[in-house]
Parts: sequence; C-alpha cells; structure tokens
Amino acid sequence: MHVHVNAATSVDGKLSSRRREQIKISGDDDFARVDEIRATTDAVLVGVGTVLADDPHLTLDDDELVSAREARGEPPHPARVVADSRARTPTDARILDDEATTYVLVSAAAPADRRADLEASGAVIVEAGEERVSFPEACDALEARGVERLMVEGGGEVIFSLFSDGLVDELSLYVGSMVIGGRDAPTLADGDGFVADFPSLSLRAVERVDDGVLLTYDC
Ligand SMILES: NC(=O)C1=CN([C@@H]2O[C@H](COP(=O)(O)OP(=O)(O)OC[C@H]3O[C@@H](n4cnc5c(N)ncnc54)[C@H](O)[C@@H]3O)[C@@H](O)[C@H]2O)C=CC1
Ligand SMILES: Nc1nc(O)c(N)c(N[C@@H]2O[C@H](COP(=O)(O)O)[C@@H](O)[C@H]2O)n1
Repeated sequence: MHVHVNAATSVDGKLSSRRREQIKISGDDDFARVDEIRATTDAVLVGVGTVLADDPHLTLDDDELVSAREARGEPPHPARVVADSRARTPTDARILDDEATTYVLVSAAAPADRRADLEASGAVIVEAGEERVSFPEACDALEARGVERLMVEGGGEVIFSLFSDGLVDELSLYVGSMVIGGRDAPTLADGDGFVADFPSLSLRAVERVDDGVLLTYDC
C-alpha cells in the first residue's frame, strides 16, 4: 500500500489553534491540489480527533474529478476511513453519509453498542489492535478490501503514529504564511514524539502555492 500524508500547517508547524477548531491555512489553489490527490486515491483517512473537531466530508469537490474517476471505472469518491479506537465517531458525522463507503477502524476495546450504532449509520467496522488502532494491521485489512493508495489528512496524533510505524511513503506539506502559536495547539506530528531515530525525509520538491510553500518529501 502507498501511504500519502497531506497536511497544512502555519510557519510554526501548527495544524490548528489551541481551540482545535478548523483553521483555513490553505488557499484556493492548495485546496484544489488536495482535491486532486483525493481523486487519485482509493481511501482518505483521518483520526477521530479530526472528525470531532472539523466534521470533514472527505469527498471530491470538483465534479470533473468525479467524472474522471467514474470514467476509469472507480467509485465517484474515494472511501473514507476514521481511526477511532473506541468508536466515538458521532452517528450524525458528515463522513457517515451515503456519498462514499466509510470504514471505521476500531480496537478490540470499542464498546459493542457504539459499533452497532455506527454500523446502523452505514459504517463498515474494521477491528485492528487491542487498546488502540494498530495501523500495520489496519493497512493490511484495508488492502484486503482493495485499498492500494491511502491518503492521510491528519491530525497530528495519527500522523505521528504512522511515522512511528514506518508506514508513510510520501508527505505533502503546505506551509501557510501565518503564525498560530500555542504550546497546546496540534502540530504535524504529536503523539509521544521521537527522542532518537528521527524519521529522515528526502525533499523532492519546493513550490510556491497561493501565498505559501508546498513541500513534497519521499519518506
Ligand atoms: N491543517 C490540516 O491540514 C489539518 C488540521 N487538523 C486539525 O488537527 C486537529 C485534530 O488532530 P488530533 O487531535 O491530533 O487528532 P487525530 O485526528 O490525529 O485523531 C487522534 C485520535 O485518533 C484515534 N487513534 C486511533 N488509533 C490511533 C493511533 N494508532 N495513533 C493515534 N491516534 C489514534 C485516537 O482516538 C486519537 O485520540 C484538529 O484541530 C484539526 O482541526 C486535522 C487534519 C488536517
Ligand atoms: N489541506 C488543508 N488545508 C487547510 O487549511 C485545512 N484546514 C485542512 N483541513 C482538513 O481538510 C479536510 C476538510 O475536508 P472537507 O472539506 O470537509 O472534505 C479535513 O481533513 C480537515 O481537517 N486541510
């Protein structure tokens, strides 16, 4: 499986403010670029922290990209995936509408009633891991369902785990020309952080987009 992480940060590396509300960091051209990456993937993954904070939809905005997928014999939108160890995704979350398949990755610790509620709301439950979602297991399970190209849109906890598990193949990072600040604001890679064996990336491209910079890395 090819795992492509895409995110937008401020110049000080923040994904959002300490309030964890969605902040528009990207400009129109960068959002169009994000839509194009989505269009070439089989599934788009976020953590439940992002679902609770942003209530994202994770479908394609551009009808031409939808038509191109259909012409290739693909579903109109990539599948949506939530890493949600305890099945906390709200049943009225936008990612549970019927526009695309939605997988909710849970751990063995997810309560049975919450799993049933999510299934009744249209989610496909995939169990991977004991207390927390195990991404290596989850990737195998998704691959068995036909997901070869996985895009990850955040947030910081999930991105850290994917780097920690050595699963990231590519990183696109849009750095918007703003400062957010705040020691408790989420960053690109949160989790416990690394103290040694820091993942080292290979810079492939640098490009000006909108009023910011797009950095592309092979990982
Ligand atoms: N600027 C950008 O590009 C983006 C910004 N965001 C922002 O990021 C924030 C949300 O990020 P986070 O709070 O870090 O939440 P997150 O979206 O990374 O979700 C973390 C949650 O995922 C679940 N999870 C399950 N298995 C896991 C594992 N193995 N490793 C890590 N987490 C696992 C846990 O419940 C954990 O609390 C929001 O403020 C949102 O607005 C989110 C996506 C993109
Ligand atoms: N690429 C990017 N730039 C920003 O400025 C952002 N705030 C985000 N946030 C993430 O975009 C997704 C929203 O999806 P929908 O438009 O609802 O489909 C979601 O993952 C946000 O957290 N991304």
